[in-house]
Amino acid sequence: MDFVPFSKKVETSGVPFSKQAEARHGILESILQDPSAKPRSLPLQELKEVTNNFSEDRQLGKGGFGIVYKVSEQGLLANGEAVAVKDLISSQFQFKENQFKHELDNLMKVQHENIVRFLGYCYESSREYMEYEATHVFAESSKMLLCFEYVPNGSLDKHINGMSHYIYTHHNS
Ligand SMILES: Nc1ncnc2c1ncn2[C@@H]1O[C@H](COP(=O)(O)OP(=O)(O)OP(=O)(O)O)[C@@H](O)[C@H]1O
Repeated sequence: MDFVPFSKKVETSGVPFSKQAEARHGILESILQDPSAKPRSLPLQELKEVTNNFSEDRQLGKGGFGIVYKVSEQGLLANGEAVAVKDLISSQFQFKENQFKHELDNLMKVQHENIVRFLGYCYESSREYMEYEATHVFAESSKMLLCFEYVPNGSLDKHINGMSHYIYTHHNS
């Protein structure tokens, strides 16, 4: 029997294995599986799916700048790793594009084993044709989301005097 070498398998399908894993499990899971993966843009559709369309029963908590959701009760990965998705727009404080950019610049700079891993972001806009003052207009709405590894047992406040080695990242730094 002829064995196809690993590299040939990649070539024959034409799609690298990392991309195949992405197609099967989503980009978020492929980032989690690779500790050296850089934070990247995530499709809104994927984040909607994994948060059950940002449903209330997935909410972990609310901060001054948005609502945080937990991805999948079972954990996104088979080993139980999970993700926290922070929805910046849903808060009373409306993030502007340059504030989001500033936030991303900071998060991408700070990568350390003792800091909660920043996995990626989503910034998508859509337009809806709707009635406004006796006419119709295109109303634009944007979603700005940040994804972090999930930290069990709550936030830094609970750990500050404890033994946890996690440091909680704050987006308003
Ligand atoms: N990565 C995470 N893993 C687990 N839970 C999280 C994570 N990020 C946030 N949370 C939960 O969501 C809550 C809200 O978090 P968020 O960062 O929005 O606000 P905060 O910690 O109160 O501070 P601030 O509003 O000043 O940023 C936290 O109290 C925590 O319970």
